[in-house]
Amino acid sequence: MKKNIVLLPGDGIGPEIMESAKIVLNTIASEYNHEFTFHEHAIGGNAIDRFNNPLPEETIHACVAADAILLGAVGGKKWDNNPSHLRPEKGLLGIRKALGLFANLRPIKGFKSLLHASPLKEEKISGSDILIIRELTGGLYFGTPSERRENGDIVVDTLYYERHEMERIIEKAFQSAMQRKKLLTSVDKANVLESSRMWREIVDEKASVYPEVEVEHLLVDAAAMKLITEPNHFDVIVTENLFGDILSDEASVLTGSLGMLPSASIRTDGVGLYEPVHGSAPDIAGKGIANPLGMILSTAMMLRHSFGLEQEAAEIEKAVNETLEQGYHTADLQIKDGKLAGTKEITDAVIENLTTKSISNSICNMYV
Ligand SMILES: NC(=O)C1=CN([C@@H]2O[C@H](COP(=O)(O)OP(=O)(O)OC[C@H]3O[C@@H](n4cnc5c(N)ncnc54)[C@H](O)[C@@H]3O)[C@@H](O)[C@H]2O)C=CC1
Ligand SMILES: CC(C)CC(=O)C(=O)O
Ligand SMILES: [Mg+2]
Repeated sequence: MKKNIVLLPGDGIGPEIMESAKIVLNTIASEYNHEFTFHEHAIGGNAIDRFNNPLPEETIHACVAADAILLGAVGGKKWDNNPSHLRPEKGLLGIRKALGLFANLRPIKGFKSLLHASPLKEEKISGSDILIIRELTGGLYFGTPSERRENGDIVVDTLYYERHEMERIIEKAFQSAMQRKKLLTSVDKANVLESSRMWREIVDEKASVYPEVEVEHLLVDAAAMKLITEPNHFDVIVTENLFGDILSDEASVLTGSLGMLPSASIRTDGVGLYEPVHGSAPDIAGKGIANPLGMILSTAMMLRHSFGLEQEAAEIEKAVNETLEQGYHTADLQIKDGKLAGTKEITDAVIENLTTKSISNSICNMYV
């Protein structure tokens, strides 16, 4: 299979973990006889430095023409306080919007060998398997106006949604629930927000179309608590942009580290963008210690969702599982025993497991 993949490494640890993704994909290409061509483009802070634009036209054109896109992460202190049109997030938010990537799928599924890496009790998180579906191109992050007024003493952000934007993400969530355990938790703040009241209405309307799906509504504050106290309760969670952003970072605690989480930013059809859930981690950038597994697992999501390469995706997930079972872990996992590894060492271990075709032939039952 021939595929043109655009790489947007971004800032901070972005380029470090993108290197790991590239090595993994090259290995898959040679093992399975695929031809993956990579084209690297600028986005975020480095794009501001080079082109005075966090999202150059050239990057948008390349993404539109790509078969799939991989993104590392953007941002850092140097750029975070720039005027809003230059903020690197505009680059990331901009590309999501430009490509119409309204659905962000964030699977929260821990590996067995990392159960003890979570600060939560093992018996509580064991077996938890959650798919957070976050609306990605609307809400507070995109609403206008978003500005300071009265000499900077008044601030305005706007939470704006159109019905069709809610309908399409909620529809996607019902479809996902149908393929899973058929429990859909809709998270909102309907006791306060008008937007949440419309959200709830739409969820209830759609529920009649999917009678097999059990639907529950949770207010976001209670949902945040229940994610930690009763993670096994959940199957699919659907929520708007801001809530989904926050809840998914919180849920990463179940897996041992934010560095473990992959995601897919997709639309109903057309190009998808695959990105770890975390940011550019400026505090560890350049040290060679970043956890590349969220990025590597994002490549597996890309192979599965954009190219239909289920077996190749499963091989990557299995190789990650074996690497962890062999005791390799990066510093963020805060594990005392085992083999403390940097980005390169743990990537090498994944590659070794990919190419030796499994020491144990058992299918990774946590991530396949
Ligand atoms: N998708 C993106 O590009 C995102 C970008 N950002 C941007 O990233 C910058 C830093 O934001 P933060 O709030 O610090 O969030 P962050 O997610 O970059 O980091 C939070 C904490 O998690 C750690 N961490 C994150 N990913 C890791 C990995 N792969 N391996 C090991 N440790 C990891 C970091 O070292 C830090 O201690 C900001 O400029 C922010 O705007 C934040 C979130 C998402
Ligand atoms: C610019 C932010 C919305 C990025 C972020 O935190 C995310 O997408 O998870
Ligand atoms: Mg986030």
